Amino acid sequence: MDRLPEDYQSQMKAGLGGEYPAFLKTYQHSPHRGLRINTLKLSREEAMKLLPFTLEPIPWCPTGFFYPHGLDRPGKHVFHAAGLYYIQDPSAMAPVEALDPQPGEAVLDLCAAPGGKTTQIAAKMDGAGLLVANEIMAPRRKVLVENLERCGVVHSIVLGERPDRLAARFAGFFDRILIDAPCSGEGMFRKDPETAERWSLKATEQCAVLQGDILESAAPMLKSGGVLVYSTCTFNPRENEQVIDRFIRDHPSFSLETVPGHEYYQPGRPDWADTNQALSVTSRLWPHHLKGEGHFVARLRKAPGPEGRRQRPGKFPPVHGEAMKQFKGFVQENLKDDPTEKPFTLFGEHLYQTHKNIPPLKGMVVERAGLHLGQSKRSHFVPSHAWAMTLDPAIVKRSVSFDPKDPDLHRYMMGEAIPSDLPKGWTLVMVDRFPLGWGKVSGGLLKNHLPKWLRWDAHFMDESGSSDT
Ligand SMILES: C[S@@+](CC[C@H](N)C(=O)[O-])C[C@H]1O[C@@H](n2cnc3c(N)ncnc32)[C@H](O)[C@@H]1O
Repeated sequence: MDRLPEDYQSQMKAGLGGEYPAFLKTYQHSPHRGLRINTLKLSREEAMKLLPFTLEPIPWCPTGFFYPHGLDRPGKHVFHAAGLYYIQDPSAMAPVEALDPQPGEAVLDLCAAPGGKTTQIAAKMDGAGLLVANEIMAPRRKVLVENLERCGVVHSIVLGERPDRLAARFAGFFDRILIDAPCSGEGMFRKDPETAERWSLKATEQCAVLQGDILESAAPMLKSGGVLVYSTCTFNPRENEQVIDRFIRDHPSFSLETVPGHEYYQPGRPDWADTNQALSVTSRLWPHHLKGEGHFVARLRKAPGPEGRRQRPGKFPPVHGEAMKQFKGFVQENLKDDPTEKPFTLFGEHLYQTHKNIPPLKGMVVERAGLHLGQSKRSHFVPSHAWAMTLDPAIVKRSVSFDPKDPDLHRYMMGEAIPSDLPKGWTLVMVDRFPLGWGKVSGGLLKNHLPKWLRWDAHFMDESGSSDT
């Protein structure tokens, strides 16, 4: 790290006092690297046996592990493409542990891209309930969708809305809400020095206003008795303790609860926000106290009480008979069992398995209405990559599983066709029995149906690359 902004240094020095030298010293070291096992695909124990990396458990996240970046490159391994894990800053694993989402609940991840925390929530929900992932920035939303697909998430919808517009539709709807707020990113300086170049006191002030507005919009979307977690990857009290202090003063129905895992972290600092002692149960993850880049986490509960008026469930566009016929034909020809569940909806040519009891989404930015099953073309159905990534190999009629080191697998990942004597038709391509995508056998070739943007290229294969994805 070449240079830290001077105002930032003065602020940290004043706030941390005697701890400042230890904090400053962390900038001389490289970031700690972590990955989190995707338990939608395999258990922690299975992962520990299978993954060829040196893994050290992360104390505050049961599915999280440190790995040595100098030795291992899990972001470049084919198991990453298979969604067996998500590469994540170890401290960024804390907010979802604090949220503690449960299967069957309705959960909102309000600021979701690129999806580290969304995929962590999805794993904890284990495919049951509804996960609404919202991301306002379109290019970031695409990455969010890719990550949800890679991790085989079935029960989510992806929206791209302003929080206040969501609030108008989802009043009293969610059991849990995560606000991993846009922030000045002081905890990113080591990993991404450009964040330090963009930093200014004015920017932290602007972030604090935006964070207050986002919290304001989230509050009415939470059910009475529900849990809201607010987190940032910045150290600035203006964006952390002071935002929460203001929010709980303005919203007496919300109270702070001790962050689960608090024992691994340092407490929030009441002295940085009008000495409001309630803030001592918030958590700070400091890079000079643990192996992570840094986070702030607050867990709030809305008091039990009468529920306000909720929107009636909306109706999704129906699926016309021809599209349904094509889809059923595909299922019959290629699967031993139909894993899909109603309701379905059709957006243009695209068929989705969606969810019951969702408020009307008309007029909203809907990036994914549920699990994308595929495209209904004029005469046939083309299955989606997203669906392939969720399929149980046992129900697929034709599949091929490669060893991670098989050169043919690498050719598949590069987008090439592979000579094959398999029977003709759609074929699920796998590594070690974990789906990677579709291929289609015809004329002695397994033709490649891996989406173009997921294919490996020479640049990706160059092991001298300095960072994981
Ligand atoms: C800290 S990042 C989220 C990281 C994500 N939770 C994860 O773990 O991968 C904050 C996100 O908030 C989004 N954002 C920016 N402005 C916003 C706004 N006004 N309302 C809601 N989200 C916003 C950003 O685009 C960004 O993706």
